[in-house]
Amino acid sequence: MDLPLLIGVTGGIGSGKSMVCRLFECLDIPIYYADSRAKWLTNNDPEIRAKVVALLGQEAYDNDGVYNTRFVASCVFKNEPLLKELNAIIHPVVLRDTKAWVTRNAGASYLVKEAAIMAKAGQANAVDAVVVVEAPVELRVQRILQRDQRPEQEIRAIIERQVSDESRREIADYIVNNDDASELIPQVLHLHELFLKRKPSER
Ligand SMILES: CC(C)(COP(=O)(O)OP(=O)(O)OC[C@H]1O[C@@H](n2cnc3c(N)ncnc32)[C@H](O)[C@@H]1O)[C@@H](O)C(=O)NCCC(=O)NCCS
Ligand SMILES: Nc1ncnc2c1ncn2[C@@H]1O[C@H](COP(=O)(O)OP(=O)(O)OP(=O)(O)O)[C@@H](O)[C@H]1O
Repeated sequence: MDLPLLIGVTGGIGSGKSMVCRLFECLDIPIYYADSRAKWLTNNDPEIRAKVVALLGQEAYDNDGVYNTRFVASCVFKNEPLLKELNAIIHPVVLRDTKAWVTRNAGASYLVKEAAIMAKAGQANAVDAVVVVEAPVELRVQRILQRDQRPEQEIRAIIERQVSDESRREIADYIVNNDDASELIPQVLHLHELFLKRKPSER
């Protein structure tokens, strides 16, 4: 059976990838929000829980057993090797979960996966095409300061640890410009038209 096309949407912190995905959602496209799903899995998958505790200690979960994202963020966003190890625990589970989600949504005209980290289209069981959302760093910092309780220093540390805009552009099949001067909705509508015309996935 042909599976629907799977489009990846990625971008740095505060670039507006969730905003872009909300627009696809308005067009009735199902979205897999990998970062929040990863957190749900980290709370609910016993194998991940055991490995995360082994990597980061008991503090990775609070007294009620809930994933302590504040603590984990403070550990991994200033320590790249540790972030890589955390990713290596969580990613295979997220990939399996994505596949199951794609199968459950096999009737959709196409599907979108939003994730902070993404492989090039066609690689590592990845997506069929990658949309990179871009915005200038200072605008991203201002947007996150308005959205989150996160200290500015931590936002900048996250930006430092994430892949650079240049490397993201290398994996981009499409770029959405989300700076103050560009309109987002026409860009998403244009992509929607293109994706509706593409053939189903050959994964
Ligand atoms: C580190 C954690 C606890 C931080 O949670 P918190 O709620 O404080 O922040 P949030 O999830 O909103 O992330 C903050 C920013 O960092 C980005 N980000 C999240 N995980 C990663 C990562 N592994 N690598 C690079 N950037 C990341 C997010 O997209 C966002 O831009 C959490 O993000 C996590 O568990 N990440 C690892 C899971 C993962 O690999 N997610 C990526 C997609 S599968
Ligand atoms: N074009 C825009 N105009 C005004 N505000 C915007 C625009 N795009 C995004 N924002 C706001 O900026 C903030 C960051 O956007 P969004 O949450 O979509 O980014 P993100 O890339 O998903 O971030 P994260 O990586 O942290 O999940 C949000 O509060 C959002 O409402």
